[in-house]
Amino acid sequence: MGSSKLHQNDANCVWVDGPIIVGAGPSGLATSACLTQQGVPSLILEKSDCLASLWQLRTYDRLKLHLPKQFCELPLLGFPHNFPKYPTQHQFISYLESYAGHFSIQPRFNQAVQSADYDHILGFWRVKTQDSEYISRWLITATGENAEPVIPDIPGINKFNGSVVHTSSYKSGSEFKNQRVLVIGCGNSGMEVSLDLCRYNAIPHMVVRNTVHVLPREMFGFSTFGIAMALIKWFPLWLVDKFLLLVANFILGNTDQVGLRRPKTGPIELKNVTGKTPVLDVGALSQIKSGEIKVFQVMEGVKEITGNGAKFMDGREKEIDSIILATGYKSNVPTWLKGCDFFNKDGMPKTPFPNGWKAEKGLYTVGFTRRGLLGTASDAVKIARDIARQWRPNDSCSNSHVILLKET
Ligand SMILES: Cc1cc2nc3c(=O)[nH]c(=O)nc-3n(C[C@H](O)[C@H](O)[C@H](O)COP(=O)(O)OP(=O)(O)OC[C@H]3O[C@@H](n4cnc5c(N)ncnc54)[C@H](O)[C@@H]3O)c2cc1C
Ligand SMILES: NC(=O)C1=CN([C@@H]2O[C@H](COP(=O)(O)OP(=O)(O)OC[C@H]3O[C@@H](n4cnc5c(N)ncnc54)[C@H](OP(=O)(O)O)[C@@H]3O)[C@@H](O)[C@H]2O)C=CC1
Ligand SMILES: O=C(O)C(=O)Cc1c[nH]c2ccccc12
Repeated sequence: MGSSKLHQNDANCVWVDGPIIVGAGPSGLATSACLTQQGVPSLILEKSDCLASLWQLRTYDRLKLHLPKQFCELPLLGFPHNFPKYPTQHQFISYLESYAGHFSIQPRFNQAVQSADYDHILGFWRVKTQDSEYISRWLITATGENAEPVIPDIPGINKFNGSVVHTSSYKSGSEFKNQRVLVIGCGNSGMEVSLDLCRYNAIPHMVVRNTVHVLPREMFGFSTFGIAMALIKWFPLWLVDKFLLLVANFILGNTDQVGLRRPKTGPIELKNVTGKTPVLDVGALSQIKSGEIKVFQVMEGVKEITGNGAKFMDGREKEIDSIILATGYKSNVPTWLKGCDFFNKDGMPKTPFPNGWKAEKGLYTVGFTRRGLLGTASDAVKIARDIARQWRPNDSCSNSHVILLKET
């Protein structure tokens, strides 16, 4: 059974046998499943009313995984064999639903964790949601690197007459037909949304304020990511990056010429060091080359938004109808995890991969490796093994704990 026994002494105070996991995304589900396999129950607290809320509520219709399926599987249960190489978001969600079903994982939905504190006197984590306080020896943060949208404070944006949406609220280009759309940001979201807009006859203008690596999703029929992972086992990172860039330039041409300058650091090294994901191109680049997607390469980006347009840092101006913020995401850990210096101010573990999964006093983190779902799988397995070593079911919960911790 995935679910933990709960001991509720009154409406507000719940003792949890086994760890409390915050977040029912892929990371929370994977960790709960691995714990179950080790015979350890757990409880997932999820703020929304469904699992994998990022995938169910905050992604656009056309989204597919951009890494091949074998790099996106959770531990213990793979994708169904009939899934394509790059599953759609709907297939990924259905996989996650059956994964949760298979391991009998039943998250407590509509439980937004507002604070988690370590009680030094009792040696337990006290986790508060709007309804209850949950108490356990172990706390696992699984709220994700993409918990909240990054909304830049651009002067004048509140006075803009058209619509302004972040990519997390964008579904499709159908609402933007024949509009001039300013897409701010050129990561995977900015590129894919711009491509989607083209398919609905909108006119995307993509703002590029920085350097960016664009790689083809595949090289000679093999996924670029898979090639990189295979080469890394044998060659130094700098050589793998050199190879990827050589082939990328051969396939895509010099992206500098269309306003997409490459960073000095190679794509995989940059991802590992800063977390900045290279764009894995699924067609946007050819739309850029043909002029369907217009690139505004401007150092420091947009200076100001007016009622019907944008002014750029280099003095240029452009009339536009709508704005899409493809400005990325951030962790929300600092807003709820209290009195803990394991995370930096951006809500990422200070200890780098592969050692960032374990903090102290029974605190763990899953899915903060900047290595996508592969990183999630690796963290989940390690956390479950570590907690299983400490788990003694017979003294998991004595009534005295419940009485001791009676809510004030
Ligand atoms: C558009 C997009 C596409 C991606 N595609 C890929 C891909 O192809 N391959 C890949 O490897 N990675 C991909 N990623 C990276 C992505 O982060 C992972 O795929 C995955 O979703 C991470 O899982 P997670 O469980 O760590 O975080 P999330 O999926 O973000 O799940 C976190 C959960 O925690 C909940 N939560 C947050 N705060 C609280 C709180 N205070 N209290 C309670 N619950 C809370 C959220 O509601 C959410 O359900 C993509 C990311 C995005 C944005
Ligand atoms: N198909 C798939 O699987 C997809 C996967 N993803 C994944 O989701 C994650 C998030 O991607 P994404 O949403 O693209 O976010 P990213 O963080 O990757 O990109 C954000 C972009 O916005 C720019 N930006 C941020 N603030 C401003 C500003 N004020 N003015 C101008 N530009 C700004 C950044 O520029 P700068 O570099 O200067 O900071 C960057 O180009 C990534 O891991 C990505 O791989 C996303 C979409 C599809
Ligand atoms: O899709 C993402 O956001 C990921 O983090 C997946 C990922 C992990 N490592 C990478 C290296 C290159 C491109 C994508 C990824």
